[in-house]
Amino acid sequence: MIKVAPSILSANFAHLADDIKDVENGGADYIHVDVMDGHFVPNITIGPLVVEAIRPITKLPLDVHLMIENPDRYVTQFAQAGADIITVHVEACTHLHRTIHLIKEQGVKAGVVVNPATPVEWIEPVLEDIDLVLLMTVNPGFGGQSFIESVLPKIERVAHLVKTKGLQVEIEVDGGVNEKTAKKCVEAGANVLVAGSAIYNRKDRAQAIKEIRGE
Ligand SMILES: O=C(CO)[C@H](O)[C@H](O)COP(=O)(O)O
Ligand SMILES: [Co+2]
Repeated sequence: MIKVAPSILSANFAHLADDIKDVENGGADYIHVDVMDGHFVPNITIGPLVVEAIRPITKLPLDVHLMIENPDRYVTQFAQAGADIITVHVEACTHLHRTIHLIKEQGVKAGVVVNPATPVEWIEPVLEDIDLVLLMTVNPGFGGQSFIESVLPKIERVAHLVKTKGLQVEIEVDGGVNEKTAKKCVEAGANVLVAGSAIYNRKDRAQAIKEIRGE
């Protein structure tokens, strides 16, 4: 089953509750929350306060993508704020195994994110420990960028590893996902599609979600 995770980075922050309900009613599976610190990535976005504020307004799992340095410092705060999935960048974690277990100790699903120029071999040693792999298909930091095609073989590689090891690990993609690039990601083995601008820049979000899911 293909899941769609609208990224609220492209929502109207003055009407965030309405924009979240709109995609929930439109068939979204997760709400993707992009947390940026101005250090790991050049942009600054939102923190645990916003996660706490949106928690009661949706039943959907909150998929919190931490684009921050030293994520260990903030994992507990995001979990307590209501995150259901917390993903950390492999490039930001000196002790990745420890960070993953810190997330799981909070009762939250743990995922690891891989930038376009980072080899997927970096996450192979922890594949058995995680619930989700997130492959970036843009360089993180901003919404509305173009899909990087060279990530497709990396999706295939992760899908192959997950299958051969017999794991229940979700494979998520994030960045430049629209109905055309979504199809390529699914063919390569992805099952969770994050999309910000391709959903929120459309009037009919339900239709956008359907098209991305390939329906
Ligand atoms: O993590 C992200 C950027 O770092 C966002 O989730 C992503 O860019 C979504 O936006 P779009 O679908 O418009 O590319
Ligand atoms: Co993201």
